[in-house]
Amino acid sequence: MSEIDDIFNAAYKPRVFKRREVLLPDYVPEFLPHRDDETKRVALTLSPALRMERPSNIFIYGLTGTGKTAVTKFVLRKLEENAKQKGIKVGYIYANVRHRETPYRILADIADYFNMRIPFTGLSTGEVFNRIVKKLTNLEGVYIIVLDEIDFLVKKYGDDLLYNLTRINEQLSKSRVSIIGITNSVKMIESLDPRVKSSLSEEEIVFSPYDAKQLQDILNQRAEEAFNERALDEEVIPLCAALAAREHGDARRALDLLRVAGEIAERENRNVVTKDDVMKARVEIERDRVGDVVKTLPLHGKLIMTSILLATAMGKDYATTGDIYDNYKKLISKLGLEEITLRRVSGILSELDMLGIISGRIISRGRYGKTRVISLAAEVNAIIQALKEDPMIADLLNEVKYDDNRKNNSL
Ligand SMILES: Nc1ncnc2c1ncn2[C@@H]1O[C@H](COP(=O)(O)OP(=O)(O)OP(=O)(O)O)[C@@H](O)[C@H]1O
Repeated sequence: MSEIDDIFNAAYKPRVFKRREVLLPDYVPEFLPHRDDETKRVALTLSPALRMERPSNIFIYGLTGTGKTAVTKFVLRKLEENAKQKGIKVGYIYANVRHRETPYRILADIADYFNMRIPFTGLSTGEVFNRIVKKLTNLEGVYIIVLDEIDFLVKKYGDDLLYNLTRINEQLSKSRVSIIGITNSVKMIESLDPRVKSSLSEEEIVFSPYDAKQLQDILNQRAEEAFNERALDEEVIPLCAALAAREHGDARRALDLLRVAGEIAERENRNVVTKDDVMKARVEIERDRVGDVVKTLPLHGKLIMTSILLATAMGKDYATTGDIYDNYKKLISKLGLEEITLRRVSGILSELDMLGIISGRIISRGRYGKTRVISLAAEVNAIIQALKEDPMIADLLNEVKYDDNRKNNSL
């Protein structure tokens, strides 16, 4: 039988998985362990909708994988069910701002919910907004708009859309609109216009990270639905939980580790997932994460990443921003390109820092004063592999002798 047939047969009859999809990030379970208080607070805040009153806007923040999206969607589904039973018109629109990218697309999603036809391009954002307002003036009901990962919107486009949405009720008579803003960046909140900040934060809910024990409970509950009986070695769940607890208590990371470990066992035609599979999963996930970030960098981002590799090659712990900029200028002149400003370079460095690929800190150099230094925060080989997919960068990288195993354990 061909290898392809083997793959399809394995997909048809999985060995370890009963329902793999239960481990995917967008699956919302019927019960969310250790999020009782947060679930109740969101439910309580939204409950006036059942009396046709406008619920307070909610601002939810917490680190990644702390259940913000899961809790919000869970409560909204219940709210919608309850409203339906009572014959009250309550609806919600969920937009992941990172995926929808522009204010226009976010508004188009909202318009879509109200069955309005909005062309893919061609109208101004203001025009789409006005059409939504017009539509809503003729409707009854309470509508809750969830804007997830709003930091991506605010960073790129400012807070105009948030401002307009939080003011929308002033133009409506029969319908009411509430906003739920979700973010994992506390820094972003500081950058908001104070008026937007105060209207969004009528209710503020902070989601704290999970500890290893809590992550184990979450994994146990999901594993029961996702895996066949006795498909997991005893140490598998505690290990996934312990690794993810070190990564700021991220349930998404814990579930990813468990799912990828299962996929590795499945690929190797085994009936049991082991601790080794979890360790391999950790390397695979890290490689994918770094790969996704690095491959999508603009050319100058890749050149800066290459400059960092050059500056930290041969086991150096860190490089100064000056060294990095010097290397970058050499690469640019070699390629005959025009350099970007130091300010743009700093911007790219901050972005890479935020994405966890590098880590910057200020050190004191005695009488030379203070300087910003950069070290790698992700696995070197994963970075090199991703960069090499760009032929222009691959040529440059052939000159880097990177001999560093320490970063391979950076998780
Ligand atoms: N208490 C919980 N019980 C069960 N599953 C959970 C719990 N908290 C989070 N999860 C699961 O972990 C994953 C990540 O959760 P979620 O997407 O809600 O995190 P988030 O805080 O919104 O993260 P991000 O800021 O990265 O979007 C999802 O699969 C979710 O179902």
